[in-house]
Amino acid sequence: MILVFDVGNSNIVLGLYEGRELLNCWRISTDKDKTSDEYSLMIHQLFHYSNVDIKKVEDVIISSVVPNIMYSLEHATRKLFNIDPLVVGPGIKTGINIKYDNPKQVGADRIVNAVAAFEKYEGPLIIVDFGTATTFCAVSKEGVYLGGTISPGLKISSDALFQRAAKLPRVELVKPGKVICKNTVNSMQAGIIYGYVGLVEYIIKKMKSELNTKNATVVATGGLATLIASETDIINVVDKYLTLEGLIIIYERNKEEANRRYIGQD
Ligand SMILES: Nc1ncnc2c1ncn2[C@@H]1O[C@H](COP(=O)(O)OP(=O)(O)O)[C@@H](O)[C@H]1O
Ligand SMILES: CC(C)(COP(=O)(O)O)[C@@H](O)C(=O)NCCC(=O)O
Ligand SMILES: [K+]
Repeated sequence: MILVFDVGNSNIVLGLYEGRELLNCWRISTDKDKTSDEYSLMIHQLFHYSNVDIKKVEDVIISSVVPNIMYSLEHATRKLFNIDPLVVGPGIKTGINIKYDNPKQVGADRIVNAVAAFEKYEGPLIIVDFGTATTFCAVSKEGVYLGGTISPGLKISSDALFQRAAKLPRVELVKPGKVICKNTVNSMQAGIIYGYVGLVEYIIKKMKSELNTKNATVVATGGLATLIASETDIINVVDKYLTLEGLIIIYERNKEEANRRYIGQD
């Protein structure tokens, strides 16, 4: 079994794969103050709770957009599995050509999503990831990563309203069903969610025009994808496990090197 980690700014998603089959998926919060022992304990408990033998993990691959968590997480995997994890970054074959001014600057999650989306769907593609930030990435018909946009995420946008305006409460991200709202909570929910639908539709429209096509497939992922996708037909597919799948694909493309990384071997 291969264990994959998608480290985002809010959550770490763990996926346990047998070949291309996702057997288990767990979500824990990203906490840069946790030590490697705390992460080890947590992962150990997740395995125990799902009745999975930790010894069955043959290898580990991690993609992260939170650099200062990596020390603890890498140490945790060494302690628990005796494995030096593969980390998506320089030296890893992704099979995707990255057209960014500085390719090292692109968030690993965006590359991993592009790898999975291009393997599963036909290009050109627009990938929208609703995480802490919302990223939009364009992939050409030939599978070249062309770049994209980064917007403040839904949750942090709504948190900013509550933190910065004295009379505005924290609200749950649910749709109020209309935009002429009669109370503060519904007014905020409408402004955030329906306003966000507008943001998504406009960026995708502009991206399609820059791509010179009306036919790009729009794939959405991330914790909050369904909330927005259910309100617009501009999103063609919601693919919940896109990032995890990208990780297992990248693992397969790098496993020869991976086979030599067991601790104690040279
Ligand atoms: N199923 C869900 N329902 C509601 N909120 C969610 C759900 N999953 C994640 N979230 C929230 O959405 C935001 C983005 O989550 P996530 O996609 O995990 O982000 P990241 O990849 O940046 O860690 C976070 O604030 C998270 O708490
Ligand atoms: C844009 C992001 C913050 C999104 O991260 P997430 O919302 O998944 O936590 C991340 O991909 C990142 O830090 N990217 C680096 C900058 C770039 O992609 O250009
Ligand atoms: K993410």
